[in-house]
Amino acid sequence: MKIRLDTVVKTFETFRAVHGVSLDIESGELVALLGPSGSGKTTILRMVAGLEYADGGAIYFGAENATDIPVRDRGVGFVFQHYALFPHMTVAENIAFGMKVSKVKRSAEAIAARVGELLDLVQLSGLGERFPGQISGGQRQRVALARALAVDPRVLLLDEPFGALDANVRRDLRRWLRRIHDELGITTLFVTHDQEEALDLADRVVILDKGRIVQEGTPEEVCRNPANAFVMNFLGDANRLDAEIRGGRAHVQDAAFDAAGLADGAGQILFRPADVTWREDGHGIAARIVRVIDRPDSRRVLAMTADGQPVEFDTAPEFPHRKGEAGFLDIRRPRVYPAA
Ligand SMILES: Nc1ncnc2c1ncn2[C@@H]1O[C@H](COP(=O)(O)OP(=O)(O)OP(=O)(O)O)[C@@H](O)[C@H]1O
Repeated sequence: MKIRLDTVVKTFETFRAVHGVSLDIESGELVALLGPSGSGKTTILRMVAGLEYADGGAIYFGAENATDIPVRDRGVGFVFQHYALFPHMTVAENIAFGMKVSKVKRSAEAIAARVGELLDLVQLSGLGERFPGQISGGQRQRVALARALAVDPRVLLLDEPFGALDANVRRDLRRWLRRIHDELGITTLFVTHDQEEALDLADRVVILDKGRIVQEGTPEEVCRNPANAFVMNFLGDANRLDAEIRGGRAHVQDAAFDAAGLADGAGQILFRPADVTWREDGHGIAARIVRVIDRPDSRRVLAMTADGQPVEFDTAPEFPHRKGEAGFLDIRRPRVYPAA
């Protein structure tokens, strides 16, 4: 089922949470809505679900305007971070619940068979008779997904489904979710504020800031070509240095970087901590080491440029330089933007 948002607007009293968002989600695609807290992700998801009304624009399910489709007829499955399972029902009963209350009547045998299939799919066979209190948080979210899938949704909406779980469990679950998506091919919209999760899971990432889409693209596109400083910062650790743009070059001290197409004036360069080499031959931006932090597989170096701007970079664990030493920062893959 293809979903299309056409200049969707949502205002809560006087506060505009979503400003004219347009977005196509192709049939079978897994799209992540990624943005900081308050950027409007959940509001967009709730509008797609029909739990919230847009007060401008329209949402289409295929060719049909979804405004006219009541929530229960949208064929939408949800998993929310806090969408708790019914604690007094077993895992199997939780999964069966939607099928029992559905308009589509199924026999008890058909429901039991479907529950068995879903337990297999979410790799929880054998746990059907447990209660939610007797399984782990990660297992509970897998049950929540099985429950959402039980009624054969046309669209799956996931709002930070792994948000409450610890990092290792999250990583396992997102790999697992991606496998399930590849198997079932249900059009899926996934909300997260975790960039790694979005990049790991999604076919396409839609980055939101203050109720607007600031960039959308494949993980490769948004990582390799961030549209602005906000996206560059949001997607990962980034250093930022003031620069002056003159004649298509961005100047920082004696170093200059390509800034083709940008107007002369105040600018900024952003770059990742992995894209810096420490040199002693005068090539790059003059700096001094302030601190060296050891990590299991690398060293993080905190430096200060000669004009007092902080820079952090990553080196091999064997990096021999120490606090107080002077040298030069040789920067690869800098992104140049106009000053904010
Ligand atoms: N029912 C409501 N009434 C008033 N304001 C609301 C309501 N729901 C959301 N908002 C506001 O709309 C903005 C967007 O909220 P939303 O929950 O969509 O953001 P989000 O990106 O999902 O954030 P988070 O990651 O924190 O869940 C926020 O500023 C929020 O305070």
